[in-house]
Amino acid sequence: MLAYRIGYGEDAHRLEGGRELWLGGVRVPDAPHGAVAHSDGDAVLHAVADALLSGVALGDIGQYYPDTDPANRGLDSATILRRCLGLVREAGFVPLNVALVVTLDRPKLGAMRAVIARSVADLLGLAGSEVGVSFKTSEGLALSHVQVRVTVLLGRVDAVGA
Ligand SMILES: Nc1ccn([C@@H]2O[C@H](COP(=O)(O)O)[C@@H](O)[C@H]2O)c(=O)n1
Ligand SMILES: C[C@@]1(CO)OP(=O)(O)OP(=O)(O)OC[C@H]1O
Repeated sequence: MLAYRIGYGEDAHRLEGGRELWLGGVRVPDAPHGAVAHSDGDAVLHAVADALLSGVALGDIGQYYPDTDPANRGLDSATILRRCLGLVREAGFVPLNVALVVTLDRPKLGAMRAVIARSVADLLGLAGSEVGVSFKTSEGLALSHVQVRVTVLLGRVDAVGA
């Protein structure tokens, strides 16, 4: 059986004024808009959770948290991520490092890179240096839109000794 797996996840949300913007478990202060979503709309945590699930071929978060279920309204996305991490561990794997890219035109997020990396790392039991965070604009092509893409490397527990 392979000792390593790669997982990949994506998420996108429309942005609207008067809403909070959450990315990686961190609220972005003074954001001009936030995600329209059933949950808290944290596109980073959704994409990380989907990346974890994909690495062990366990589907996607919509299967575990359908957006048609009123019980999931306003859901804290950290809850979603913790459950997905548990499923990955039950499958015998742990995350080793994460690379994520947030595409968002505004606000600028460079000053938040370390705090977002730390927050995601804490949720996954990783060091901050094991979570790479990149920011891109859409060059004005998608002003009211946030997009996140994530890759994760998973290691089999009995092979990596985690
Ligand atoms: N919300 C964002 C988007 C981008 N950045 C930083 O801006 C630089 C240029 O981005 P391009 O998409 O024009 O290549 C880059 O260094 C990003 O880190 C940002 O801070 N916040
Ligand atoms: C998280 C869930 C469920 O609350 O809803 P949203 O917050 O709308 O997020 P999305 O990434 O579109 O899909 C997953 C959903 O099942």
